[in-house]
Amino acid sequence: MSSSPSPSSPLQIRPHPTKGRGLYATQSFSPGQVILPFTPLLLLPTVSYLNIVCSYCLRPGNPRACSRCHAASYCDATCQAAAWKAVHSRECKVLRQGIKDEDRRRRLPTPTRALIQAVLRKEIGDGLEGLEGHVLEKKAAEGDEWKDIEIMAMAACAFSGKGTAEEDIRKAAEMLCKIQNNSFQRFDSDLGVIGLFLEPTLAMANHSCIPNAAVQFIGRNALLIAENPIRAGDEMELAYTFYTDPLPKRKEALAHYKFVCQCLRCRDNLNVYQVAAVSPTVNLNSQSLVPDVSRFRHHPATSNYSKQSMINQYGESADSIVNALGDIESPSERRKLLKSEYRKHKGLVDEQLWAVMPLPDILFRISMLYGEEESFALALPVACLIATACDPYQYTSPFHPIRLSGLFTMANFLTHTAATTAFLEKSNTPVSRTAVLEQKIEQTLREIDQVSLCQMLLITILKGLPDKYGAKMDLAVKARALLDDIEKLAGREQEASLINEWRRDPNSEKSQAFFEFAVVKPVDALASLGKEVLERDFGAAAA
Ligand SMILES: C[S@@+](CC[C@H](N)C(=O)[O-])C[C@H]1O[C@@H](n2cnc3c(N)ncnc32)[C@H](O)[C@@H]1O
Repeated sequence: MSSSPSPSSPLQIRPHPTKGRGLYATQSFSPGQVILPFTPLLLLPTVSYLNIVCSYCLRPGNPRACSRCHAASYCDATCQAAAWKAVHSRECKVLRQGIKDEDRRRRLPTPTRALIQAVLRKEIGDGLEGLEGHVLEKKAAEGDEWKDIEIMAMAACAFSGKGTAEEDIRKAAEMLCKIQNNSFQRFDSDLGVIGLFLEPTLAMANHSCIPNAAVQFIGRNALLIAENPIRAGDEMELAYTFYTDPLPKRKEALAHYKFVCQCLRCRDNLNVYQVAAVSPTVNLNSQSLVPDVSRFRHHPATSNYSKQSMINQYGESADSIVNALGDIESPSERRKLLKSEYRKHKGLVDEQLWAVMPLPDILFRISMLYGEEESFALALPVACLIATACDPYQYTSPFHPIRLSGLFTMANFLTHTAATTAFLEKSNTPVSRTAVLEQKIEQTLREIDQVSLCQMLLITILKGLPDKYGAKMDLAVKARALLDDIEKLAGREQEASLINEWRRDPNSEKSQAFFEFAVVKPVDALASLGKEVLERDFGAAAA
């Protein structure tokens, strides 16, 4: 393969007894450590994000469209020049010649667009050569899979002007199979899946629903990051799909890769609590929002038969609401749908099985909805519930990006609630005019040093991001900006000194007691109010 890792690389490609080839570590890595950065062979935005992200670096913003084809947008002249040199000079020309209507050009499906780039640029075609595409299986499959591939191949051949003979279409169809089988979804923490990323060495990593590594993106590049402790000789396994989804959904998502996953989660249909209980990263939680690691090891759902069958029962019917919600603009319509979904999963709520999908998704959407409606005193308790009862069981490493992003959501809501509580204290507004639950939340918030809590959450995020590359991540930039604002606040000398001591030596007895007092206890109190908020506004009692 053209881009095989060098002999000094921490990675090696070797045959795997049952999965083709695999990617192996040549040295050890601890959770959260960056294994290697990768630059893409192929990177392009998904069609729905063409006007929102830069077509070269994929950073979200206000990119300007290419004045010739209007089917690519760039954040600045540097990105535009780099893209022009890489592929866009040829792509721009063939798109203008092949599709006269600008709007149709912009709506070209992402795989067709990827294929056009692969046909136009020899380096991309060569890089795809050694990859697995399961061409024969796809040809032989029932249904329209192969027909769709051929149609996209024909379109790409026609638009790229490279010939539409049978042989050209066959080659293009093979390339498309390889693109489909080896691409990553380029994920953005705020927007979701914004593009397609392919790199041939990274594409050698096989799948597991209990992965030991994950891919994160910074601009054009991908970082391979250890999720569990990795030893030299271990196979690197990534999750091709959302690994906490129920088994039937995972099977469906993996079907097009033409294999049946045999990981422990799949083989024994383990639930999220059973996987968390045996995770090698559980102990790292001793200094997290959920420091009692025995709660992971002995969660009732690891042994209680009725809880397990309840989880399986929901798993069989679990549909994702995420897609449906994305299309609904009106907050009141979204609230209606969330209420009905929450009630549908009431069995899980009653058994406190908060980490079972799709409950974490529903809770996340609810907290975002409160945030959008500026009901921060309701959004915050729900975010605290997610950070203590959903995320840690789904993602046991405290450095997992979803855990860190959950902490940022809490910190962000705290900046609003802290300002409101300060205003109420100053103006002495009587709390009696608000509803009983709101009063309780206000009371709890007044008892908490919200600014210190926010500051400590932000410090935890920055400490949890990978060394060297972490500072450039969007989350780091956002967390640092908030932290700088807090550190400028006057009159917090005493708090600042305690926080600095905790920052310097988090393991000392004093620091641990301070963390428990300033972070763990208040977040727990808010999380239990989160359950009351949900019950009142979305549960059976809600109108
Ligand atoms: C992105 S490639 C990974 C590299 C691949 N093993 C190769 O040799 O080219 C994806 C393909 O690898 C194989 N694969 C990945 N994970 C697997 C697993 N857990 N069990 C069996 N096959 C797997 C499947 O053939 C799948 O379509």
